[in-house]
Amino acid sequence: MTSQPDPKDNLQVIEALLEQLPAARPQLVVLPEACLCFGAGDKRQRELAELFQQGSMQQRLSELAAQHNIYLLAGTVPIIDQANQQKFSAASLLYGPDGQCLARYNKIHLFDVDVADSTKTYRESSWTEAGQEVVTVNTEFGVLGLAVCYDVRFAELFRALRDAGADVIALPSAFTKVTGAAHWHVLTRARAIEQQCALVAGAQVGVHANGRETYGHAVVIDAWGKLLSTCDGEQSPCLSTASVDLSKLDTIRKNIPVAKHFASSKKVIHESS
Ligand SMILES: O=C(O)CNC(=O)[C@H](CS)NC(=O)CCC(=O)C(=O)O
Repeated sequence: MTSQPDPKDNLQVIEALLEQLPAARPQLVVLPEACLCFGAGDKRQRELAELFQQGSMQQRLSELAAQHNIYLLAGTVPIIDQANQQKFSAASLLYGPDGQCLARYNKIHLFDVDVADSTKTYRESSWTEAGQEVVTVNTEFGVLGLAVCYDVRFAELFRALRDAGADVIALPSAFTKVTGAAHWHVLTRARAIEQQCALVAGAQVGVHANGRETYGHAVVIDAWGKLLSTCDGEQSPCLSTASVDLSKLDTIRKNIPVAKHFASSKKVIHESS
């Protein structure tokens, strides 16, 4: 998606995309990071921010999941907590086929990074409260682990998701065009291979209202690291769909038992003074 500042416009795009879904169920749909509001500045996002389980954006997402009988992962919705009125969480929300909100993950690693693009300095922590909890959730198709965008650079988080039982990882993203071109495909495939989990990433693409440029290339990757489907990074909006055979997980994990080997290995860190 090339999300715009107004949630109404983005919801229209999402509604049209959902009309094109394949028939298979159960089905997981992973929207991009900041799918409902992008490029509007942090003040606008703060205005739009809703209390968890209250508000019209969350209501509409819940209705769409139920209407289409899908698991709908809404990549980061700004969620404000009663106790902290200054900053909002970049919350990934999972709705089940009955419209119930099944999980909330607050983005842990915030993008306080300098990039050689026209935006130059990104300081996500100045408006976002960092999450602290590793979140997994049971679904009909297996255990889903949640991560967001910049989190993909932290292999340790993905190790923790696998330890918590994850079979599939959802990664709503808005990678910059510059860092995406250099790192996106390698990072997403590496995380899937390392943890032997399927990975589904939604992505923002194109030029947004504030001039920011994002990389796109939404991907579906299986637990062997095979790229099953991607958008080409040109077209927007674009649906990248694949059917993932999760019965292969057991064989992959049995044949190359990395999680077991990691747990049983002796690791000593030598410090020389
Ligand atoms: O701010 C918003 O409205 C939505 N959020 C984002 O666009 C976030 C934080 S600025 N972007 C990333 O995490 C890019 C990561 C990235 O590009 C990398 O790791 O290289």
